[in-house]
Amino acid sequence: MAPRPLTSQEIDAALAELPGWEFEEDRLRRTYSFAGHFPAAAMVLHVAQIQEEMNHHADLLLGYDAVGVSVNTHSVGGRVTELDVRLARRIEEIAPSHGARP
Ligand SMILES: C[C@H](O)[C@H](O)[C@H]1CNC2=NC(N)=NC(=O)C2=N1
Repeated sequence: MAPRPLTSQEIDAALAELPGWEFEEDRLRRTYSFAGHFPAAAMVLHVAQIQEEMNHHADLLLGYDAVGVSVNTHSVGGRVTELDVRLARRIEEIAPSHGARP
């Protein structure tokens, strides 16, 4: 079934369970900080693996010791859908294994 854009109430409810994530410019966003570059790069690769599995892809920005994640759903014209929330939850699950700072 095609995803539909979430209402602002649905986005608020999802964000309440996603600490550190915010809704900005029709996207879900979070920046993760790491102990250095390799753990940040490993996080990017792990997220890429999840994204391929889900066939849903965020924009990832790799810095020296940080990874920025920004996602919405292109197929509904760049709005936030349940697919974005599911991807954010999957990323949250793996972040601690890379030593992401809370
Ligand atoms: C053809 C393929 O299913 C689409 O291009 C997928 C791939 N990844 C995607 N990622 C995101 N963020 N939004 C999409 O609509 C999307 N669509």
